Amino acid sequence: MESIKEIINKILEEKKEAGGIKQVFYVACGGSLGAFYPAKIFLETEAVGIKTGWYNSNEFIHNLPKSMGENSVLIVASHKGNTPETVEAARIGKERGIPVIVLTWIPDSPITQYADYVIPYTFGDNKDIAGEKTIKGLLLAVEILNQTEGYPNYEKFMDGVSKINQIVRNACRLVQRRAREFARNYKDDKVIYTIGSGAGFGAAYMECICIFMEMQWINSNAIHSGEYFHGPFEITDKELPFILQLSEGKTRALDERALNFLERYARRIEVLDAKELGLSTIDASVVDYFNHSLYNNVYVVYNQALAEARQHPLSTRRYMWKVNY
Ligand SMILES: N[C@@H]1[C@@H](O)[C@H](O)[C@@H](COP(=O)(O)O)O[C@@H]1O
Repeated sequence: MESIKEIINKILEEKKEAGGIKQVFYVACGGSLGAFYPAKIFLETEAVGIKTGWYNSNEFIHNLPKSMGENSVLIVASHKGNTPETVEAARIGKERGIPVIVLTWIPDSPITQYADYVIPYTFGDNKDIAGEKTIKGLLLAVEILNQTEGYPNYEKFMDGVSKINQIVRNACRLVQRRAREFARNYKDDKVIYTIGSGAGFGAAYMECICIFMEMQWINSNAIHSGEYFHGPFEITDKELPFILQLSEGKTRALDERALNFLERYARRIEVLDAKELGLSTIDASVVDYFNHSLYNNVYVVYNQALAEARQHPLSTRRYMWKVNY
């Protein structure tokens, strides 16, 4: 199987005459879409001449971006490979002759019929964090940038990839007791908010929609740390619970501002501090892009404890995959 580096090299060779890669579209639903958030932020931040799109699959198919054409690459993800709108997005890409890269857990699932390249990833207990969907999505972005405009921090990024698995393992051990305490204190709450910023915001989004709402039926909203002061902070009081991601990197200042306010007016705040959780061993020039992997996996420890305390297994659904929608 070709490496991500080889896949991008091949696509660029094919597009040489046409002018290379100028647009990258990340398309998926729910958790799979959230996993692409760091890649979107990476390209938006680091690339000068590459346009990035980050779309829910159904929005993509109903409102196709006009820039999608001979200089585009379509990257889709579907864990089970059968979410109809994501399969349709891949089909449209294929029909238009755009290179379609598919990330899926099931190699012979329906979506792969429209794939030019299929990229597997690690998943489940004891997975290698560096092989997860999030990092694969990021590596696609890193390779595209490096092989087009060049990426001066390429080696530092790869060093981060080599460190992330151990960092996450240590962090998960560190939060085990806190997670049990969190579960005890918050098990009867009807609403829990998540707050975050930067490339790690995708993890706050996933925790909100996939865990609290989908798997625990707890009301939630993922609040951007910068946006918190432009509406959401009005609901702050001593009773409402917040999980705040104090990220490492350029947007930490936004998270600190939210935390300062919360410490004045709220009482029930669970802080996930990426610095304390060990992310700072990754070089400052690339550390932003690893917040998501850290948070997304540390949340797993919290989620298991919460599901147990609430006696509401994470597999419980009333509509998803059960009724027509
Ligand atoms: N929690 C998510 C859901 O939000 C989402 O609907 C689904 C998409 O599925 P897939 O990635 O298989 O396309 O994945 C997970 O279960």
